[in-house]
Amino acid sequence: RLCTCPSQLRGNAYDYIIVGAGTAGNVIAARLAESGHNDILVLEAGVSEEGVPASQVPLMAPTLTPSTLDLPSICYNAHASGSDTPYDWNYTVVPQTHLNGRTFPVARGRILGGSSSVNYMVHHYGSSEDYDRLARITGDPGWAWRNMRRYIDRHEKFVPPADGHDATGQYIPSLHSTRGVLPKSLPGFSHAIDSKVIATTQELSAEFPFNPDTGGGNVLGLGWAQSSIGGGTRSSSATTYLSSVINRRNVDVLVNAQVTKLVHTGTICGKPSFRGVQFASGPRAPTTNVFARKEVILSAGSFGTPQILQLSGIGDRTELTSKSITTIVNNPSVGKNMSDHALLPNNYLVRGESLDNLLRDPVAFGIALDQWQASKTGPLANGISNHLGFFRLPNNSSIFATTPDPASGPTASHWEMLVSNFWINPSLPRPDTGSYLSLTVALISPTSRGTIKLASKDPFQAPLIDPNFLATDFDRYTMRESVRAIKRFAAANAWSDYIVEPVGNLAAQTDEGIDAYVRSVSSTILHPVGTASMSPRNAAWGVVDPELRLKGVEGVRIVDASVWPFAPNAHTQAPVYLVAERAASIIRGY
Ligand SMILES: Cc1cc2nc3c(=O)[nH]c(=O)nc-3n(C[C@H](O)[C@H](O)[C@H](O)COP(=O)(O)OP(=O)(O)OC[C@H]3O[C@@H](n4cnc5c(N)ncnc54)[C@H](O)[C@@H]3O)c2cc1C
Repeated sequence: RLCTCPSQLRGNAYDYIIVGAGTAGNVIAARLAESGHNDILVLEAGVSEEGVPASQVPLMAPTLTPSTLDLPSICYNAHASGSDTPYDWNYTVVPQTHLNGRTFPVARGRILGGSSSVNYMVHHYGSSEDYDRLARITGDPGWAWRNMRRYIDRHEKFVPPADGHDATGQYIPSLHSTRGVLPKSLPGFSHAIDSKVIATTQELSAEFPFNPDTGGGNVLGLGWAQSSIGGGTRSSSATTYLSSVINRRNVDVLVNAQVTKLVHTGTICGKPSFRGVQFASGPRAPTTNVFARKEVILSAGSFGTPQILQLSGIGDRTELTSKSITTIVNNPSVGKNMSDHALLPNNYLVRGESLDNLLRDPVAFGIALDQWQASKTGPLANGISNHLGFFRLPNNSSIFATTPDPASGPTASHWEMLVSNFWINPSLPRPDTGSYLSLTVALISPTSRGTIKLASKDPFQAPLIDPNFLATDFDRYTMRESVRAIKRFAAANAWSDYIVEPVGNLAAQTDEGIDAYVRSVSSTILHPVGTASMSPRNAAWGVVDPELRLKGVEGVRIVDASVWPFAPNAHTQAPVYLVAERAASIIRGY
């Protein structure tokens, strides 16, 4: 049942309490509920996604979070374009030392489905070597690709693209599943630039080879994007996993319930037990305690999970003491080791038709929205990029003389490029005129590490989020070389009649000029991980063991992006889904 007020709950004790109805939390809820034997409570700080059209219409996604990707005013009702939104936590990063001290929004969904309800729907699993590396790091072969592949079968349901085009050659069906829970598809709207992208992979095949499926474990090269879109509509963990169980009698889902801390319920086998959860609907609202007969599962995401741990007295003693919080478990790893894919937007002025005019013009946008409503087709039924690719620095790059290769393996990547037929630049609003091509870069194997710390002991005060972007020579080098690489891509003959000129300081040529450009426009592609990292059972570092049990504590597991100890070669939702599927299997014992 969907509950909107604590008095609607069936009681104050459940078998499992899941904190956060997000990407991972809803997988756990659905898998634990489907046996029918477990009594489940899901607590979500945000609102229901029902009646939020922008969470369904793929190209309206930017309106759900603070974003400079302005859409016409008809897309906004509850908030103004570019400002805080009711579906987001509206966090900002602390001033970034290596990005000219800039600060910028770092979106996180605050809605049923969590970030899967507000994200841009790219759905790729990463490199097989990410999973093998996870197995090596944790000492648990169960995280290796050969084992994790089976969860793709349970998770995804590959469906035809929204426009029904023949997708032969655009993916490798044998790497995918049509039997899982979450509908996903190839792009459902073709752009005039699609043929130029493919032509570039032929013309510059040594540097930008065509990859027939970057979403099946083998990432290198450029291919067609896969998205969590089915029938032209977003597939979130709420519309798939959660909706399959929300009407069951053994499931309560409470919205507007922000967990303020875990409740220390005693000692079991010499360890502090935290089988209780405290929540409230707001800073001045009364708190309620609920208790788990079996386990509490924290799925509040890479920011929410470490914040809740720290508020509960689980974290770095020195930091907790400075916030007047009594330490119950001293674990300095909580909130550390954060890594994120830095984003570098690169825009070109082009001649010809892009989506920019549609995104500026309320009349044209209204017609597209009518089309989406009538048939779930058209430009709004599609994600932000029809093509993306993952690339390595050359093996003889000078940086490898001083920095060991941080990629997950020799077939994993250092950076990613997304090709979009319109202006994408979180640091600069779209110009009022002109058509644009965006070649957006993401730093895939960063070596910088950041932190999540409490600003105060007030659970309603945002944590201090410091991704510490581009703090290392390797990260700065890779960004610089990615700029040179995308310029080679854009210089292909395939674009000669199309691209007019690079926008702004993308034109820079020297190391110093490119570095200054990178510092001035880079931000985040919103893939933070690692703040409650998985580590071997007896390791002195890390927050959860390979079965995702909170170290030093009884009765709590963590299942969300925070447990990934490093950023995978993917936009992070699909890797989070796979971790959650395996976590559910571990908890259920099969
Ligand atoms: C705007 C945006 C675009 C993105 N684009 C993509 C993309 O295209 N492809 C991709 O793969 N990834 C993308 N990502 C990243 C991806 O969506 C996330 O990595 C992934 O969804 C994280 O899953 P999670 O389960 O860890 O957290 P979430 O899905 O964020 O879930 C956490 C949930 O916990 C709730 N919560 C937090 N704190 C509390 C509390 N104290 N009490 C109760 N509830 C709480 C939150 O409200 C949320 O519902 C994007 C993210 C954003 C924000």
